[in-house]
Amino acid sequence: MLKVAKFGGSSLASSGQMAKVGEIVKADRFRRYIIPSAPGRRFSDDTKVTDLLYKCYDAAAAGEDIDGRLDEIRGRYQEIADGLRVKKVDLDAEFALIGDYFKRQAGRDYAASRGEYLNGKLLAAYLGFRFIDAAEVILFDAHGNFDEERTNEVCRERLKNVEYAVIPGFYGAMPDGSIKTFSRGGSDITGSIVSRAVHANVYENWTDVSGCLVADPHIVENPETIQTITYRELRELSYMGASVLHEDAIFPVRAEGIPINIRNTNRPKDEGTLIVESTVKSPAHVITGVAGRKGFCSVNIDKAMMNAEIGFGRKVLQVFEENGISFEHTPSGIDTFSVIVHQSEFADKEQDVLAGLHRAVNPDRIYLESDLALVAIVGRGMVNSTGTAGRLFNALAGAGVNIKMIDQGSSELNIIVGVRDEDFETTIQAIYEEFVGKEKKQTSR
Ligand SMILES: Nc1ncnc2c1ncn2[C@@H]1O[C@H](COP(=O)(O)OP(=O)(O)O)[C@@H](O)[C@H]1O
Ligand SMILES: N[C@@H](CC(=O)OP(=O)(O)O)C(=O)O
Repeated sequence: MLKVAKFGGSSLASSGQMAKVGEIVKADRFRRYIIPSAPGRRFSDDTKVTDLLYKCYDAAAAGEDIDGRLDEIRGRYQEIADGLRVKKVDLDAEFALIGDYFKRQAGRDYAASRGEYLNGKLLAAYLGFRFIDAAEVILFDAHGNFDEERTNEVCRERLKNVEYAVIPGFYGAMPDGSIKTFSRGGSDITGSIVSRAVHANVYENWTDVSGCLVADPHIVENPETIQTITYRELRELSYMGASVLHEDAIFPVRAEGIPINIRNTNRPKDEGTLIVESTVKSPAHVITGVAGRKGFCSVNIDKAMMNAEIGFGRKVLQVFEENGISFEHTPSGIDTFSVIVHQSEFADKEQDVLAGLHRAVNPDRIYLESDLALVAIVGRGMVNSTGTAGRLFNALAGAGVNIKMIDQGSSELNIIVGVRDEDFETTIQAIYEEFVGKEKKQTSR
């Protein structure tokens, strides 16, 4: 039995939190490879160390004095070292080196990576585990793309004879040795990559909630925990905004069928959520989860008889491609074709796109709708139940929400609705109440 355990920033934000992590790791000798994030928020309006590092680096690049900023960051690590009585890590030397590299403009990725690097050093010293720098075992190619094959080989070989190790999350190295990070929240990806390389039996992902919840706890009060969810369902939810796991963290473990177990560092006895390839366990409700994102807009193109015009869709999408804009959905009718895009990506290029569309397909009319939110209800149970869409529409009508768009995936794993940004929270609450809240009330009667 071999377990890889990733601890998020919330689990490592202070010495008190790190002590809890120590207890969890020591409680199970199979937890052999530990992937830490940088210290996260200790309270709701606190700043993550990763953000402090980015700001510090930007200040250095602007030629400002960074001593005060570096002291603030150092303070976060000093508290952890003092609180845990870790003496083996020379923070003076580490920060002298970091300050020097910042002044020499070693890159924003290098700057951000120091959050995980230093936390990894402290955690390794505290646990008595070997520290292995992620720059040795997580490899990117010369273009900055993750090099899956080499990483697998090198990481497996490096860990072959190391029984217990701490490997910092979030970053790796390019062939010239320069540091490269994944996108934000990317320590989840490191944990998944290491799990695959060492053929772990389970990838534990420890955070500050007791698993993947049916809905975002900032929107729905005390949402139910999902006990078992498939990779595909979770991928849909995390892509649509369920931020508990990075949307790309699924791929490495999925390639080997390794389950992910989301656990709560503050409630280690809770079983959390198990994420698996497939399961015979029926879901607790018709929907497994609901998630969404704001900030989309819709480009609506009207043209009489467009459905008879072969190549219409291709020509429209080519205009978006030529402007470097990716699309999310393309709902269509007989004489209308809409393209849903991220508003932030589209805003700067909107006039170029409109002109391009006129040239490409000569439409009768194009009109834009801004400030849309997309909400996905996801569930493997939907394929076997009738009336799900009807319940969804009734629930939203009852909550006074106007649906601007609907898209059902061909797998029947999800239904996506487009609503106004201002209706986003109400939409999620109404869906939760219809599919989970109401059912819970009925069974508790
Ligand atoms: N559906 C969801 N299930 C669980 N957590 C969610 C969901 N949607 C959003 N979250 C948020 O994700 C947070 C955990 O992710 P993150 O902040 O990245 O943690 P960590 O610091 O452990 O990496 C939770 O505190 C919760 O607020
Ligand atoms: N520290 C990085 C990477 C990460 O994964 O962090 P967390 O586990 O706290 O989401 C970030 O803030 O993006």
